[in-house]
Formats: sequence, C-alpha cells, structure tokens
Amino acid sequence: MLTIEHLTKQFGKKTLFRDLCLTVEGPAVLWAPSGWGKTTLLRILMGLEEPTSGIVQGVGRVAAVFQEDRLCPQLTAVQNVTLVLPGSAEQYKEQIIKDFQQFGMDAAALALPAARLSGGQKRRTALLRALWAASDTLLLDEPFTGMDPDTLAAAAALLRERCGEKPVLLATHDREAIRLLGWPVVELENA
Ligand SMILES: Nc1ncnc2c1ncn2[C@@H]1O[C@H](COP(=O)(O)OP(=O)(O)OP(=O)(O)O)[C@@H](O)[C@H]1O
Repeated sequence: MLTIEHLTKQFGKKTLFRDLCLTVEGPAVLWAPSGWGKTTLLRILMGLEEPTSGIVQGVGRVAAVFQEDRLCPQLTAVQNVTLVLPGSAEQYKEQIIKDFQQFGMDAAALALPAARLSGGQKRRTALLRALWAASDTLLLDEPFTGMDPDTLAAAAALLRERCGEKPVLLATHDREAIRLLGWPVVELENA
C-alpha cells in the first residue's frame, strides 16, 4: 500500500498542492487539471523530486512510464524491454515479441532502433518496459500519448490484465482511456 501524508510542493512562491493525503491500494487513475502538478507528484513518488513537506511511504521498487519516453535510442523495442530484466532475458524474448505484435508492432517496426519508431510506438515500448520490469509500484505519466483508438484499447486491456493488485497511479486526461480501464479515479482538482 502506497501512502502520501500531508504532502506539499512549492516551486519558489508557487504552491502546486498543499497537505495532500492519499492512500493507493491498487490500480487507480490520477486525474487533475493541466498544471496542477501530476507529473511533479509522480516525480516525488519516483524519488526524482523532493517534496517541500510531507512524506510518502510504501513505494518500494518503482517501474515507470515517464512524461518522456526515455528509451535507449540505439536499441530495438524488444531490447529496450529485455534491458530491465535480470539475467538472461532470452527466455522471455518470445513473449515480449508477442506482446509487441498484440500491440500492433510488426516485424519491420521491431527491427528498427527506438530512435526511428513513431511517437505512439515509442510510448508502447515505454509501457511494455514498465509492465515487464519487476516492481512494487507502477507510476505511469500519460502513457497513452500518440496512440490511435485501437492501440489505446489494446493498451488498456494489457494494463487491466497485467497490473494485478499492486499500487498503480496512471495520470491521464483521456476520458476514453479512463472508461476502458474501469479503475477508480483519484480526482485532485480540489486537493
Ligand atoms: N522544476 C520546476 N521548477 C519550477 N516550476 C516547475 C518545475 N517543474 C514543474 N514546475 C511547474 O509546476 C507546475 C505543474 O507542473 P506539472 O508538470 O507537474 O503539472 P501537470 O499537472 O503534470 O501538467 P500537465 O497535465 O499539463 O502535464 C507547472 O506550472 C510547471 O511549470
């Protein structure tokens, strides 16, 4: 269980959120207006940003889709995923290729270095990498950016299937994605 206690974040004189308290017990959507501080909150949970005050507990090992794709540009999509797996990844390679194919990425796309993939293909790679990595908490910052409706539906189905019971916070403004996921929505508008 992930808990956020009395969290406040300020940049200079600007306060993003104040005294935020939240418990995340399973997969949830994080919804807030643009500029509220969702990315900043996820970065605090990832340990990349210090809160002004307050604490977070129970995050453990994090797997993430960052706001940017953060792929190794010279590696293929499959290699970007196997990179996060311990030991020899050979045994998982076949299943990872199947995941990409289910995600609409054909052999031609899988032969390319990540630098030459489309925006939506890069996003799919970042998402599969996060799902394959061993983690206690999943933090997903707008993971559906650049995906067409069919790909979005496949991504939502994969997330529903793979996330299990662990805490997940998925930041999105995409109402269709929220509907497809069917997860509880944490609305931070008035936090
Ligand atoms: N390092 C920083 N220094 C100063 N201000 C920052 C910094 N990082 C973010 N901000 C500001 O904090 C505010 C919230 O940014 P953030 O990216 O967390 O919002 P968001 O809710 O994720 O927005 P969006 O939905 O548009 O992606 C913005 O006004 C942004 O300019």
